[in-house]
Amino acid sequence: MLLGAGLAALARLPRSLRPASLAAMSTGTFVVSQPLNYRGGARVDPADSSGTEKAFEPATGRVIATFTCSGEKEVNLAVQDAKAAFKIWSQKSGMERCRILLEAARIIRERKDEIATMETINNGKSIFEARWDIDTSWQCLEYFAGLAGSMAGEYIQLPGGSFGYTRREPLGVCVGIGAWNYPFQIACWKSAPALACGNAMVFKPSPFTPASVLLLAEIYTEAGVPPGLFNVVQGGAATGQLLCQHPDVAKVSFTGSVPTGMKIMEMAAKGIKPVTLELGGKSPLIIFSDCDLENVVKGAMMANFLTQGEVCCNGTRVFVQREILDEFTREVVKRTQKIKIGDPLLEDTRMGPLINRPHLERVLGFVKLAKEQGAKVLCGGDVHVPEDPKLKDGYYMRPCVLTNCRDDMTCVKEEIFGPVMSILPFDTEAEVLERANDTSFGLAAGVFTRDIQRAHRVVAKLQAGVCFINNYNVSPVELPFGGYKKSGFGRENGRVAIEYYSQLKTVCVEMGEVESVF
Ligand SMILES: NC(=O)c1ccc[n+]([C@@H]2O[C@H](COP(=O)([O-])OP(=O)(O)OC[C@H]3O[C@@H](n4cnc5c(N)ncnc54)[C@H](O)[C@@H]3O)[C@@H](O)[C@H]2O)c1
Ligand SMILES: O=CCc1c[nH]cn1
Repeated sequence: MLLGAGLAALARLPRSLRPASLAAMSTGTFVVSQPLNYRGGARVDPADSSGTEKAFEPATGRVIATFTCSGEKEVNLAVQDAKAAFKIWSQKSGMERCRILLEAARIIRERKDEIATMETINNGKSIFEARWDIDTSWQCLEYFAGLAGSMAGEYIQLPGGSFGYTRREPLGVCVGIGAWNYPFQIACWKSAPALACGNAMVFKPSPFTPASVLLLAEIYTEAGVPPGLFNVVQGGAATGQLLCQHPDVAKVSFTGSVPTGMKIMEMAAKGIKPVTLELGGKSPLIIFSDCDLENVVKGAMMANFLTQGEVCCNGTRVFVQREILDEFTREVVKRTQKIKIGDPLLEDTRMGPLINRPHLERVLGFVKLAKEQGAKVLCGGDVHVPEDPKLKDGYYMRPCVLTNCRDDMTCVKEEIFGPVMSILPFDTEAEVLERANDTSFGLAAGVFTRDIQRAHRVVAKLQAGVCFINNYNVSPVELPFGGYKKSGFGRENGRVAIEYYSQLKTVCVEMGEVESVF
């Protein structure tokens, strides 16, 4: 539900009694008035503080929440509550957990519009896209609910009638630390497999986007998880460190940048804790001249401009075979110039503001440097000021297409995390493969061609955890997601995610006498 100042009391009503106007929030009106920590099945003010943060509405530049970052005492309370809930939850059968997760998925589906609205207000992505995010969120819960009921070990026959079997057991209290680009979805992608396996979770969202995960916490409670099973603490690096270093935390699942990922891994190493690292990327999109041009232009736009380009797996290095370079470039620029930028809550907006002013300036700085290094800006790359006066302090820029790019330019080497596409011509398959793989990242890659043998040959050689053939940036929850190289390790989604939230116990059963050498 949306929790505006005057709406907080209404929001506490049972859903059946809430007026329809609760969901009718508009840009420039929303403020968060309730506590943003969640512990023991309820919103709470943190027990201590490690500073305060402000969260903004990127569309208007307004502050929508000022909140306290959790200190050691609060983190400890959240972990202790999670430990207590773990004792109850881990004893439930897979089918019992399945039913509760399915109920949570149903509530998310039912409240999709209000969750998406909250996401749009705090993140800036268009409402159109936010609804997609919420769809992949409830689908993730449904998927792992299904797996919860079918988790099983193996039976292994041994000599003399003895046997062994394996049990897949939960880890305990897992920590989830999220990035700001998909706040609700990241919380679901982490908590659904964790809870399905019988774990508890303490989740820390990015301080830029603290709000929507509270809705998930409330939904889990409404669906019937034990109080304390899913807790939320707010804060930045200091709070995140307390979580990673906590002796009662069994695992850390992190989504964010490579530098922070390194720190997380260092902290986890000290406690011998497993980590999942979903980190950044600079992914190649390879377009062969035999492609379907209409599809390829749509694919390149999807690979670069969703969520204002703030997507980890974006295919921002667009390698185009020279024969179709001019035609592709002309068409992609034409369509990029038509992207409707503005109030992200309007139904026809396709690009909203970037997350905050420093990030906008950083992205614009990449464009400036690209020009200095010899790239040509074919469109965008500058600030956009919407006509609506209430949006004048928002963080908008026009999506940018760069040409005349070389592999050694900063815009081609570094993750920009904004709406900036770099076009790079190539001639041969061998050449493009070498250039595509010449990066320390390895999150995603794409190839467009009508030649089916070439498509599979090329993806087999791409050093990336997620490869797309003739599409880009589709993320069905049935498919594993995660990176190679510095883009991280571990996988979210797909059946394999279960292995990252559980541990395997081997039980060896002797049916005869003990054979002793003594
Ligand atoms: N691979 C993926 O699935 C995926 C998905 C989304 C975003 N990302 C990546 O995330 C980055 C953008 O997100 P960001 O700017 O929020 O990243 P970030 O690394 O700055 O922050 C991510 C999270 O880590 C926390 N954090 C920061 N320092 C910490 C520390 N020392 N200890 C513990 N926690 C700490 C932050 O508060 C935040 O919650 C990009 O690089 C993007 O590619 C990756
Ligand atoms: O930003 C990268 C892709 C993604 C979406 N949700 C989680 N990861």
